[in-house]
Amino acid sequence: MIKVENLHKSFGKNKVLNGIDLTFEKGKITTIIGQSGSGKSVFLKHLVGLFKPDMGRVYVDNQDITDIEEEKMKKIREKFSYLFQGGALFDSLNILENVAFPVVWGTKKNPEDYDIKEKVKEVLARVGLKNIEYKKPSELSGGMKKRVALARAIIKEPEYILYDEPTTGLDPVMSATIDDIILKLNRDLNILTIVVSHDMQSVYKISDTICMLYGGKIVFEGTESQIKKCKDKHVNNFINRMSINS
Ligand SMILES: Nc1ncnc2c1ncn2[C@@H]1O[C@H](COP(=O)(O)OP(=O)(O)OP(=O)(O)O)[C@@H](O)[C@H]1O
Repeated sequence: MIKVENLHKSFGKNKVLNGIDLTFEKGKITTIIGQSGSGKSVFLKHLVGLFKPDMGRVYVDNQDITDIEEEKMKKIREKFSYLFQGGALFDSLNILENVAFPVVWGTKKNPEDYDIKEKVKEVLARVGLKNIEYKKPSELSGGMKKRVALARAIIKEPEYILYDEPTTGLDPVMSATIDDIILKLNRDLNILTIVVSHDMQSVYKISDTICMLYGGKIVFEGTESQIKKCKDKHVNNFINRMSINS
């Protein structure tokens, strides 16, 4: 479980988070929506200790990480996987080396080691890919690269996955495939999943809970049917505009 209480964060005079209370549960998918600059990325960074709040607390598995030492935070960060926008793969490495990277980096292990290669095949299969270990990223489509990035994100068996705009830049068919994979990974691996997204079709498909950030606060928290009935004008404007765009 991840819990934030009364989270506040400003940069100079720019008050970005102004009292956020949220709880995220294992095995559930929560999406965070909100207009550009509303603080979605700033919020995610507090969960992995990359930003410290001005006020409020952050708990990961009941452990208060707000003022934790960096060495201890490193251990907690190992439970997380953070899939950035673009999911950048290393162009000069083949797919085997890319996917194995989090496991071999900083160790004497080799992607060709039997166990590692088998694990790479297993996670590639989870995202619907096979026999691409010796291809380079440049030989793959955008959607396949995204899937490889997903495979790399789960190779260390994280307890929490944070996705930042996982379907941005993909066509509707590939977006739907990525949504299916996010759902399947969440279900099969019982991962706590938080997704930042502008893509309302995707938000509706994958979310157990949708949260909307506006003016530094959570102005909505609930399900698809609840958000569609929500009377708040900021929520309404946002979902109507985004549904037209996506
Ligand atoms: N390191 C930083 N220093 C100063 N200001 C920052 C920093 N990081 C973010 N901000 C500010 O915080 C605000 C929220 O930014 P954030 O990136 O969280 O928005 P977002 O909702 O993720 O936007 P987008 O959808 O465009 O990615 C912005 O005004 C941004 O300029």
